[in-house]
Amino acid sequence: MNIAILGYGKMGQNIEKIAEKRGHSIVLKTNIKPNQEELKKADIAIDFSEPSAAFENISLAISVQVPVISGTTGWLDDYDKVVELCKEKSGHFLYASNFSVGVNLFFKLNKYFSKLMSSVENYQPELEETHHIHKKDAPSGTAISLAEQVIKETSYESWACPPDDSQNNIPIKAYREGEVFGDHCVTFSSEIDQLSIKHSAKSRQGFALGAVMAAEWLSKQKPGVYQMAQVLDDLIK
Ligand SMILES: NC(=O)C1=CN([C@@H]2O[C@H](COP(=O)(O)OP(=O)(O)OC[C@H]3O[C@@H](n4cnc5c(N)ncnc54)[C@H](OP(=O)(O)O)[C@@H]3O)[C@@H](O)[C@H]2O)C=CC1
Ligand SMILES: O=C(O)C1=N[C@H](C(=O)O)C[C@H](O)C1
Repeated sequence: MNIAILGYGKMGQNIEKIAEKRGHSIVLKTNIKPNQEELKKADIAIDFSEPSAAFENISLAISVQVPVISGTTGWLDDYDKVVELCKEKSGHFLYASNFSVGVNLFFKLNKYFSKLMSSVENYQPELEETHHIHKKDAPSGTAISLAEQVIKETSYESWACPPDDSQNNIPIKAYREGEVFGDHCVTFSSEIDQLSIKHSAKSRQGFALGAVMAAEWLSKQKPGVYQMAQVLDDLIK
């Protein structure tokens, strides 16, 4: 496939290497709003830019009929507008807060874990995430996805970062340390004990490989808005 990389930072550069190893060509890589004519030459666009740029990049790709996947976090207030645009233009779109296969298995585990823990009384959930000091958003997109899963399986209605400590919110503690690639931990605690599940990324390779696999998968689908869970279900069939 001919791929346009929208956001040629840490993730964009990892994606380029993996995409080329898998036989794809990079026809555009940019750190600014893509040029429309250059973007049109791509079979698919992969956006790993920044919170303030993602919505515009994704919308542009959909408008010029280029299927697009995005891993950029921190822009989801505009997600519903992208879904609408995608319907209107019969586009292809897939967003994932985390593209690594390991984290997507962790999401499946978290769903089961949360359901199990909500079936017994007196356990309170808490999330922790740690990332490198360059990260622009907090909490991480992955932590938000995990919290949303816990909310679906429990009586909690929302999440919040300290110092907000209201009883109905699941606390998400976000730490920024050195060059940490991404650690996420979900804990349920009672006065008696606590149970945790944790995922730690050892590099960016898993995120980048998952993104390229998702791009390959999306290019074979009919128009629509898709989730990484659907890619994973096809991969582990
Ligand atoms: N879903 C997933 O699996 C993962 C998601 N992420 C997310 O991906 C995003 C990028 O992460 P990362 O690569 O580490 O960040 P980087 O800061 O290393 O890269 C972002 C790049 O986007 C560029 N950029 C800025 N504005 C635009 C624009 N308008 N159009 C295109 N590119 C632009 C920046 O250029 P400049 O520096 O010149 O401003 C920078 O090179 C973050 O939101 C992060 O949370 C990260 C890892 C995995
Ligand atoms: O910024 C990062 O690095 C990461 N961002 C994503 C997120 O916000 O969840 C995914 C991964 O944890 C790395």
